[in-house]
Amino acid sequence: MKKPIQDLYPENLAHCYGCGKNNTQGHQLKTYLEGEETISRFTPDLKYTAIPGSVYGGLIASLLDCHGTASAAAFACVAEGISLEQAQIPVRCVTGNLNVNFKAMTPQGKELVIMGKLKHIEGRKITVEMTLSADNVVCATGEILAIKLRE
Ligand SMILES: CCCCCCCCCCCCCCCC(=O)SCCNC(=O)CCNC(=O)[C@H](O)C(C)(C)COP(=O)(O)OP(=O)(O)OC[C@H]1O[C@@H](n2cnc3c(N)ncnc32)[C@H](O)[C@@H]1OP(=O)(O)O
Repeated sequence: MKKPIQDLYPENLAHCYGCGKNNTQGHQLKTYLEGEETISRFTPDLKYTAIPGSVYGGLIASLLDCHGTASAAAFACVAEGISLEQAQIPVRCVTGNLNVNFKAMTPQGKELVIMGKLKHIEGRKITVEMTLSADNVVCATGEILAIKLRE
């Protein structure tokens, strides 16, 4: 079965609160490459409430952040011919810049679907465009500039 990108990170770089598999208290977001796009799914706990019934914006930014860095790692691997069908990838990206547009209230109690598309790669800089939707309604969009860490 296909592994999520985050499960391919080197063990010592897999403690991120949003997506690290080695952080048992974190969100453990999981992102998959599907064709030319990336996808993550996440259902927020009620504690991440903004106005009752809607999801707190900081969590939305966090989900876009971790979806973005994972997408950047996946797109960098594809561009460099590195297989994702292995135990570990030698690529890890961190956030340089993250821009979030909140388009509509994000409802509580729904599975959120986050999608990513590669915009461009320039050296170690990878730009990814993202959407976050609930019930097929786009609630937020984002763009991340992820930087591939030096080996
Ligand atoms: C985190 C530290 C690493 C330690 C190793 C452990 C990693 C453990 C994994 C963590 C996983 C978290 C994943 C979840 C997402 C987050 O939450 S990440 C946390 C938030 N982000 C950060 O803390 C990053 C802080 N920034 C940095 O550490 C350093 O600036 C960076 C991003 C590693 C880049 O430093 P560098 O490797 O020395 O590269 P540098 O030559 O400065 O920049 C490379 C290029 O990127 C551009 N660039 C760099 N930063 C920016 C920026 N902010 N805006 C625009 N352009 C930028 C430069 O202008 C340069 O462009 P070119 O000249 O090539 O055209």
